[in-house]
Amino acid sequence: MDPDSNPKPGAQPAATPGQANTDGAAADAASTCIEIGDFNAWYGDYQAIHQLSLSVPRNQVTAFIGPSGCGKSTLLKWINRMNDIVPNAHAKGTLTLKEDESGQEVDVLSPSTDAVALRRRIGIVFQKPNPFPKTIYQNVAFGPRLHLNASRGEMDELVEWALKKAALWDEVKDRLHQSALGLSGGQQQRLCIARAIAIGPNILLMDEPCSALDPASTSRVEDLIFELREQYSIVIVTHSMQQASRVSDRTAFFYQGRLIESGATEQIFTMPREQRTEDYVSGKFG
Ligand SMILES: Nc1ncnc2c1ncn2[C@@H]1O[C@H](COP(=O)(O)OP(=O)(O)OP(=O)(O)O)[C@@H](O)[C@H]1O
Repeated sequence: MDPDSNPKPGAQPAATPGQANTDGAAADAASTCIEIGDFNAWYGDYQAIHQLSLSVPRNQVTAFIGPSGCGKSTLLKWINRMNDIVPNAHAKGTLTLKEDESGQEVDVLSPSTDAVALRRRIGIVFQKPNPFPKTIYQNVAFGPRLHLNASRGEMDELVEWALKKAALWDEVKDRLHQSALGLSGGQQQRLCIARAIAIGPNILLMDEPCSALDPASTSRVEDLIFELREQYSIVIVTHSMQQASRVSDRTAFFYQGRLIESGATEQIFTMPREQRTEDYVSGKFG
């Protein structure tokens, strides 16, 4: 299967790499993939996120930046309802998945929303590569086997497609049935990306995906993120200002559970509106 083809239903037209949105305007409704409004989140009595509103644009990379403990991962986890399994975690406000241009919306926080179905649309990649202790092939085929009734040949094609998409195929095509744990850290992280995209999400959430990787592997994953945004809307949490400026189109700066400002990445890094943003991106605190 051609790695540039997209087997997902509701695929979006490709954005041209390099055409970052630098106009500083908020994403308009048609190009928004997730709309967050007056969002508040708690762990027990502790409020981790306060009154946060943000439009996450479609087919772009949005970076969440801010000092440790400011709520970046909490928001990411609410976007695909991972906090469902955290005792005492609760949230209020609106979190709407815009789904596709046909306008079908999903109320992420609604108890009637099926979290498993939601996670098919919103993949997540974590800080530490976490392949299953299975073969490379089985890692990628795991999700599709649960959700799709694919023949052996179709599954082979899907596994090849996802590994090509994650820029890993050439390195693993001769060892597909060997353990994924034998891969390097950078290869394991690309395998986790292949595993996430194999179930056909529209959105990819990445929580510090390069923090456990060496510079060469980081560079490969960053290149991959840049390419993947042609077909996916990507949110990346990162502590690296350089990484945010290299890979993202838009940046949102969080501080003490609040969104301080968001905008085109170039604007946030060169002409932030808020003093706290300027202090953070220039390294005065963090
Ligand atoms: N499971 C949990 N139970 C209780 N408090 C939590 C839990 N997870 C996070 N918190 C608290 O919520 C706040 C926000 O945490 P969160 O992990 O979202 O921050 P972050 O910005 O992602 O931090 P980092 O950059 O260090 O990963 C922190 O004060 C944290 O201690």
